[in-house]
This record gives sequence, C-alpha cells and structure tokens, in this order.
Amino acid sequence: MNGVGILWVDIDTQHAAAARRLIAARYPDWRVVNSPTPETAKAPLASQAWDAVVLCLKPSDQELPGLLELCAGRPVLMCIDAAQEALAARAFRCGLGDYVLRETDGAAHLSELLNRLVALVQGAQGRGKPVRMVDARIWQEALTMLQEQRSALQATLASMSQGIFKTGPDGRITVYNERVLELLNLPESLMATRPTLADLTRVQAERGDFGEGYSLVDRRGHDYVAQGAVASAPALYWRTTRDGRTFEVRTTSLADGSLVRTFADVSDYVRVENELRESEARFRSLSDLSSDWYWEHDAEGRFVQLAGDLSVNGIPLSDVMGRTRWEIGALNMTDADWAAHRAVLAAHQPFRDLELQRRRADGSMHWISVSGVPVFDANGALRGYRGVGRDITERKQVESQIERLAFYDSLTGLPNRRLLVDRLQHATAAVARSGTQGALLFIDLDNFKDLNDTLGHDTGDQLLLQVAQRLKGCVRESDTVARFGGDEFVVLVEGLSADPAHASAEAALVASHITTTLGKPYALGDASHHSTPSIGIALFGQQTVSVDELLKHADLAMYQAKAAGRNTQRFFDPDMQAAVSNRSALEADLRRGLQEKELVLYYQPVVDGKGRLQGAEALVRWRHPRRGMVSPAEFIPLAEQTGLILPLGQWVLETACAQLVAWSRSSLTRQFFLSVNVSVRQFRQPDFVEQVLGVLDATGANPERLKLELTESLLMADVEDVIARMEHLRRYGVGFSLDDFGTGYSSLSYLKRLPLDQLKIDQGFVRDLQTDPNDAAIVRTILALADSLDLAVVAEGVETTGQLEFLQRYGCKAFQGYLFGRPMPAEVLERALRPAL
Ligand SMILES: Nc1nc2c(ncn2[C@@H]2O[C@H](COP(=O)(O)O[C@H]3[C@@H](O)[C@H](n4cnc5c(=O)[nH]c(N)nc54)O[C@@H]3COP(=O)(O)O)[C@@H](O)[C@H]2O)c(=O)[nH]1
Repeated sequence: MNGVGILWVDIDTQHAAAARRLIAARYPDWRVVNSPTPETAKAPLASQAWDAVVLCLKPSDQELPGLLELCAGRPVLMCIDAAQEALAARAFRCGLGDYVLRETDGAAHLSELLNRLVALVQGAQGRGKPVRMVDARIWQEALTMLQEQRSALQATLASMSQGIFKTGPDGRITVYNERVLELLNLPESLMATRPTLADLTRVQAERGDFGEGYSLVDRRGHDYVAQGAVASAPALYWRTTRDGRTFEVRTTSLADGSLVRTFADVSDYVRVENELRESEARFRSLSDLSSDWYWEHDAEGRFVQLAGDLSVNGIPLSDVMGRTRWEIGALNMTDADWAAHRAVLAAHQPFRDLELQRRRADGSMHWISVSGVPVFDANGALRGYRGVGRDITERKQVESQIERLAFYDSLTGLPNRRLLVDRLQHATAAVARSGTQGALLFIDLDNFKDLNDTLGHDTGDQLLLQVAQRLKGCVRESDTVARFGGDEFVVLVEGLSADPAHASAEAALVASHITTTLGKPYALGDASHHSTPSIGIALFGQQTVSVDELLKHADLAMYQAKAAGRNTQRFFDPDMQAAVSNRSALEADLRRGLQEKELVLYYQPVVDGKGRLQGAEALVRWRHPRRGMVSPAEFIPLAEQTGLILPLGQWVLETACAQLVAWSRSSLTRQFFLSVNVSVRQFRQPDFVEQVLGVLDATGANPERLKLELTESLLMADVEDVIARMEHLRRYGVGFSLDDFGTGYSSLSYLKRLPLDQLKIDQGFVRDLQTDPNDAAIVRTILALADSLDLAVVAEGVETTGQLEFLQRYGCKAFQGYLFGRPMPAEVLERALRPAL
C-alpha cells in the first residue's frame, strides 16, 4: 500500500504523535496530516484527496453528523471512548466505517487502530472487504434510530424493579440501571470505570457484603462468588445482604461471550414464604396433635382435601373424597336443613359449627362439628370452601346428660317441672291457635308420705316408678307425663274438643282412667300395696291464663279432691281460688295465734251409763281476737297440711297433762282420765314416744290417766311400728283409744294385736242409729266386736236419750255427747260437775 493519505483529526497531540510514529514505522510512505480540531480539518478535507479520515475526538451525539458530513463520503475510522461505544458501534456496524475503543491510559489500542485503518483503506481501494463511505444522511437516520432505541432502553432499564447489568464480550460491564446500583449499594463512579464482574465481586467482598466465609451466598452461588466471579456463573443463586434482604441473581450467557445479570429483591417473597412455612408447620403440628381435621371442597361442594385425625369419623376416606357433605348425609339433618346449608354455600358465606350426627362403619353413633370459609381465586370467583371438623360426640353426650338432669326426673325419667312448664307454654300457644282445648291434671298420691316414712324411701321409689309407668300408659304419645317431685305428677293433655263441656268430659275420662289404673295393687317387694290418687284438673283454651296460674289452678283442684275424701278428681273453679286465698291467710293467722297463745283447751265430758263423769276429751279451740271462737274443724286440717299440727299437738299434750296434774290435786277429780287427740303426722314423728314421756315427766302427770286417741288412718302403713310405739308408752301406763271407729280401714288382725283400751264409735253411726238400720247394725257389731276383744267402748255424739237407750241396750257403757255436755273450759266442767257429785 503505497502513497496512502491519512487525515488524522485528533485533539490529543501526544496521541496524534504516537500514531504518526507507529504509522511511520510500519508504513513509511504513508502521508499523515494532523489536524487538531474539526475546524482546522475543513481546509485539507476540502482541498485534498484522502484515503481515510481518522477521528480521535469526543464529539457529542449532535456534533457527529456535522463531523461526518465534513468527511464527505471518505472512509472514517473513529477512535472513541468506551462511553460512546454504543453510539458509534451501532452506526459503524451499519457499514458506515469502523471504530476502535481508546484506552484511557496508554496507547495499546493504536496497534489495533492501525490494523483496522489498513483494512478500511484496502476495502476502500477495492482490495479486501468493501467499505461503504460514510454518508451523513444515513448516519443521521441511524443516529436517530439509535437515540430512540437508547431512550427506550434507558426508560426500560430505569423502570425495572430488578437491577440489571450487561457485560461486553470482554467481560466489562457496559450497560446497567440505577436499580442495580441501589440494590448492590455501588457508586456510579465505580461503574464509570467499566469494571469487570471480578472487579465488582472484589469490591463487595472487601466490604463484607457476602458475609463471613461467603455465608450470605447460597450453595448454588457460593463457589462462584468465593472464587471471585472468574468462573462461569450459575444461572441462578440467592444471596442475602447484611441488612437481611434477599436477592435472586440470574445470569444469562449470550453467544458472543457477554452476559446479562439481573438482581431481584425477593425479600418479601422469602418473608411470606417463611411465614407460610411456619404457619403450615404450626398448622401441621396442631392438626397432628389435635383430634380436629382440615378439609377442602371445590366450588360444587365435593371434598378434594382432608388432613388430620380422621379416625373419629370412622368413614373410609374413599367414601368421602369426591362426594358432597349432603351426599354423605347426616342423621340429624332434614332436607330443609341441607337446603339451608346449601343456601349459605351458594351465598358464599362462611358457616360455623354445623353439627352432624353420623353412624360409623362399626355402627356406633358420633357427632361432628364443621366450620368453613369460602375460598376465592384472584378474580374473585369461588374456588370452594375450606375449614375444620371436630369430633363432638363426647360434648354431645355431656350435653344430653346435662339436658337429662336439667329437664328430666332422675328417678322416673319423666320430664320434670322445668320441661313441663316449657311444654305447657307451647301447648297454651298451640291451643290458642288451633281453637282446641287442653287439660292439666295434677296428681297427688294419697298417703304416700306414710308409705315413705314407714317403709322407707326405697319402697317409696319403687311405688313412684310403677306409678310413672302406669301414667305413661294412660295417655297418648303426644301427651306429657311429668313428675313434679315427691308424689306429685302432672299430665298435660292436648287436642281436646273446642267445646268446653265436651273437653271437660274428655279430661274427666282421662282422670278416671288414671284413677282406676293407679288404684290397682302394686307389688312392692314381697308385699302388695294399695294406693289411690287425688287429681285436680284445670282446662285451658282461648282464655289468656299464664302457665303459673294454670299450674296453681290444677294444684288447687287437687287439694279440693283431697278435701273431698281423696281417691277422686276435681275440676278447678274460680271459687277455689278464694278458698285458697283464705286458707293461706288462715295459715299465717294460726301461726301467729299459736305464738300469741290464743289457743285454749276445752273438755267434753265422758260419762258412764248413770251419767257419772269418768273423764273428758280435750278439744282445742282458737280464741281469735276478731273472729271469736274458731272451731278446730276449720283449722286442724290446715294445721295438719302445713305441719303446724306438731307444735299445736305438743301444746295440747302439755296443757292436757297440766290439767291432769291440776285434777290430781282434788279427790273429786283425781280419778278422771283425759283423752287427747293425736294426729297421724304427730304420731309418726321419730321421737313421738320421747316427747310424750318428756311431757309426762315435765308436768308430773299420771300416765295412767292419759288416753291418746288415734285414728284408723294411722293403721294404713307400718302397723308394726305403730304397735311398737304404743306398747312402749303403754309400759308407762299410757292408754289408747281408737277414734271414729268404723269410718276407716281397720284390719281385724291388726286390731287384735294393737294395745288398745277402747274403741270410740263415730258419731256418724250414733246420729242415725234409730232411723238407719245399717248404722244400728254397725253400732251393734262394733259393740260385739269390742266385747270379744275385751275393749271398752265410748259412743260419741250422743244427743238424745233414745240414742243412749239403744247404746245401753247393746252393752255400751261410756258416752260422750251434747246430751251430757258440750266441750267446755275446765273450770266450767268442774263447776258443772260439782252439784252432781
Ligand atoms: N289432733 C287434734 N285434733 C283435734 C283436737 N281438738 C279437736 N280436734 C279435732 O277437731 C275436729 C273437730 O273437733 P270439735 O269441733 O271439737 O268437735 C268435737 C266435738 O265437739 C264433737 N261432738 C261431741 N259431741 C257431739 C255431739 O253430741 N254432737 C255433735 N254434733 N258433735 C259432737 O265431735 C268432735 C269430737 O271428735 P273426735 O275427736 O273425733 O272425738 C275433730 O275431729 C277433733 O278430733 C286436738 O287437740 N288435736
């Protein structure tokens, strides 16, 4: 290549001189003209032919087109800084010339520059690769495109959340974004030096970015980083910064030996993943430890996932997966229940504590409780449900046990008061709606207390159990039989006729059936027992009566049945209410009267056939401050029901004994006996014997002058105990008289064994003995019986001489009645007797 002319435009005179020296050494015949600036180059360019122009300048993007225009289509070789490479390389690769990168220090690149210059000149001269001459217009277009692409690239890089850099084939970083500087905490100045990956790694290692022993780089990237990033990079590794952030480092190697590396801050992802892992671990350990299980079903309700302890279910997994809950079924769920549950699912609502009862494969029953929440996908569409299940069999058993205890009587298993009240509330509402009527039957067993007290609670319980069974058999399945406690039962009958009269008849029929059924003998152990019920009936229908009132009405009616002689039934009527109100007022009044010492004892004479006084019966009276003298017929039954008979009886006994002592002081009255009435309740007191003996002891009364009058009802139960007590007192001289004889139930075999002194013929037989042959026959029989048993007889209620003569004719020797004297105060009795004596 001879006579080649080169125009060398170079602002750096030393660089230009070095180039000249190199060219002179290799191509001594080349003509090289230096021009320090584009301005000074204009003249030689315009006036001379040049084989090539070398531009060693740092033109701005805007200056370049003008500069190339100046070259006027001559081959151009640019020697440029690396920072301008992107611009120049793009343009020159379009065939517009060539370029070399200039070393920042030194002139090592000049040799390469000269090689390329030779190639360029040869190409231009037709020897070698053809070189298109630089055309300013094409250059401008390329430049514009290049600038647009560069702007787009810069915008893209700037907007990336990832950090990115790219190396050239020489391993130096040529492209990077702000984000990578931020993530790796690298200064811009470092990047300006076009560092290699090894340079960057060294800087970071020196700062301790990779941790002790590169511990902050995961095993995939560990060796690569530890060896200074000189080997080929793994495609992916993670590293952690000292402040705890995690980067995902991805490297893509390109064909020309360059590579692209991205840095993504995955700290949030790692944190969430860790939390998720921890939460899953927690969930796993909880579900492993607990008896609960986890489930998922799809949008159609088909089970797709089950985990945890499913053993309690007792249903094989294969029977569950792919099926819906309602296909599996539950014993406690009706079609309506399932429809309600499916409506909740269709509305995408959460549900809690859906309780299902199922039968296990082994036949045992179990309960589960299920709760669930809907699961949606990113678009808000239902993916299905997930939730937990729990075995609640034990809880259900406890609940039903509690319910049994709370609502059922533990002895008979019948509903108790609480449950009856609840059912009664429903019943009153139901009859009001339907226009029908209902009835409440309050049932009390007659003399149950006596049985209980005498034969013991176990026997009492046996009777109650049998009564409960019989009652259930007396009513329909839909009616309710409840036990109210003690010997009280209540039957609730619904669906009676709308017509009150008809409804009453229906209720009466039920009551009669109950009376008959309960009146049949009971087998209690070896013995046969007889019991009767007293039944109070209250009807309910359209009138608004509260449940409490209804119960009170039936209770009152039951008391009426008792008062009417027991073993019978009574309907409630409003007059009863008034009677009861009076009764409770009387009770309070009597309690007060006892305290205020308003009670007094009267004495009714008992005489022999010649009218001579033998003794008297003590009869209590109540000297009421407002009502005057109140008859015991009015308050004794009340005192018996309320228990007031106990203090009252004690007072009577004490007063009577005191009277005996008083009479003992006079020869006129010393031989008198005194009869004292003793109620069943009083006699049944466990310490009755001790009480009597205590009073005798305290007063000093002669026991042989004291006669205790007992009634036949005492003999209905535990006669052995009665006999024992009587014999005990008799050993002290106390006498016994059987009052109202003939009116009750007296077994002759017992009568024979009782340590009695006398029988008292009830005044009911005496009253009509002259007109009623039956009564006359009874009186005669009693007298004959007493004679055969060697018992004395006192006839009560003798009002006429006719009665007296009849009684005397058949052997009666003692008499009591208005014919001889009414009950009177002791002093009146004594005064009245004095003239006769
Ligand atoms: N447990 C106790 N009971 C007692 C006591 N005091 C009385 N009573 C009982 O009260 C009932 C009524 O007694 P009362 O009104 O005193 O009537 C007695 C007599 O007054 C009456 N009587 C006597 N003679 C005649 C007569 O000729 N005609 C007539 N119409 N009535 C007459 O009979 C009653 C005596 O009854 P009884 O006791 O059965 O002998 C009564 O049941 C009393 O028992 C007490 O302290 N404790």
